[in-house]
Amino acid sequence: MAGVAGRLARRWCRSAVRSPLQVISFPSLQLHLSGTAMRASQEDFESAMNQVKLLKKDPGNEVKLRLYALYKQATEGPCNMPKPGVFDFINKAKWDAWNALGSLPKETARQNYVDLVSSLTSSSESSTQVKPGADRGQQEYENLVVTSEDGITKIMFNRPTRKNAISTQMYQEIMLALKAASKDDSTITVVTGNGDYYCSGNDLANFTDIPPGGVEEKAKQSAIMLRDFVGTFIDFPKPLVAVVNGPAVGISVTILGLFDAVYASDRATFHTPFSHLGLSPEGCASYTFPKIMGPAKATEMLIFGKKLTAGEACAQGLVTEVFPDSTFQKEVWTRLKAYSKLPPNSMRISKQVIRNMEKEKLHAVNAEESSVLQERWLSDECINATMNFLSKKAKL
Ligand SMILES: CCCC/C=C/CC(=O)SCCNC(=O)CCNC(=O)[C@H](O)C(C)(C)COP(=O)(O)OP(=O)(O)OC[C@H]1O[C@@H](n2cnc3c(N)ncnc32)[C@H](O)[C@@H]1OP(=O)(O)O
Repeated sequence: MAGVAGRLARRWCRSAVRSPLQVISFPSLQLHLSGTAMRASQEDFESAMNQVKLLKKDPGNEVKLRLYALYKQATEGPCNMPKPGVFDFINKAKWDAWNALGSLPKETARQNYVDLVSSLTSSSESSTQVKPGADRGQQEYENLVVTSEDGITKIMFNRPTRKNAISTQMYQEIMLALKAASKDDSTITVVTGNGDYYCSGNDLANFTDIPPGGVEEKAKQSAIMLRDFVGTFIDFPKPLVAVVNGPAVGISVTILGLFDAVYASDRATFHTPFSHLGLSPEGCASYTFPKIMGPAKATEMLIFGKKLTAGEACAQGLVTEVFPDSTFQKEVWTRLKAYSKLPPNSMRISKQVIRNMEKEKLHAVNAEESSVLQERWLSDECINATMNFLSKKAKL
């Protein structure tokens, strides 16, 4: 950047580094809300404003802008100020943040402000284990550990004794966790696994829980769940990163084509043994894999069930980068923490631009793959392979 704009930008950056808390000052704590129905919420709001002043750690300008915007929306409603000039960087940033809230109701803004402050106060002590049951009226996760820290929400598969196989309940929990992450204040969402495996794919015992409508009904319900599950990845609005800590199988591999980056330990392998199981591809892999690696390589994986090493998966474009297992966690998290400090709106918008052209196609592919699988699950090939695994006669 050159000339006046460059000088102004450099000055703004210098002052932001020198005294970040002064760059975006907080509005007055005086509130003029009225009515007894609002009282409890107003008290929470006032208490949250006091907690902001007591924060030990500077939350950074992005968060302060969000707090500013939510405060203004909660107290004054939609943005009512004239747009500042292009070189009035600070007021323009504040105006942009407030204006971006559109017609968000005052009550919602107040609640979001309270939630944001509460996440800041708990994360200033340590990383926060997000318990949806506590603040969103949903059940707690039984098969996931979800934490939020340093602008990153981490969703960790947590069934290590089953190699993180995805049970029916776990599909639902992953969808809930992704929906919550899409709305929280993190900038990046990470999916990873606990234990030696990343994930061993669909829990083959899922098909033993047959409803009163019989196996046809089970296949129908499973196809609907699969379509919703994959749809959540297609629509996920923020950068989504897989940290593949060990072997990955089946659906945990196919959905990698819908992630924005995939970092893998050199211990990881990538295996989609669909033909061995009498199945066919899902997770949009029938479309994304040939695009990523070319049709011939996709055939080897999706039809012949060739297992790839991390290095091979990287050479074929499915994996972004491979790290030695001994330094994997340290190197990946250092990098992700640096990325999480990039401007979140810009990252979201870039993702939208990249994804939007494809969205319609991806949803169509997802619907088709789910409907083909609905038939496959009823086939002898699939039923025999599943029975063999469950009766301990066969593994991959
Ligand atoms: C509704 C939507 C459906 C979407 C469809 C998706 C398709 C797919 O995902 S296809 C891929 C399905 N996955 C598999 O076929 C993997 C099956 N598992 C194995 O072959 C092996 O367990 C392994 C190679 C992953 C690991 O072998 P290893 O010897 O190291 O460990 P194990 O002793 O076998 O495993 C420990 C324990 O975990 C159970 N388990 C592992 N994976 C699964 C699974 N996918 N489903 C159910 N259970 C699994 C395994 O049976 C062991 O249990 P026990 O300790 O009780 O013996």
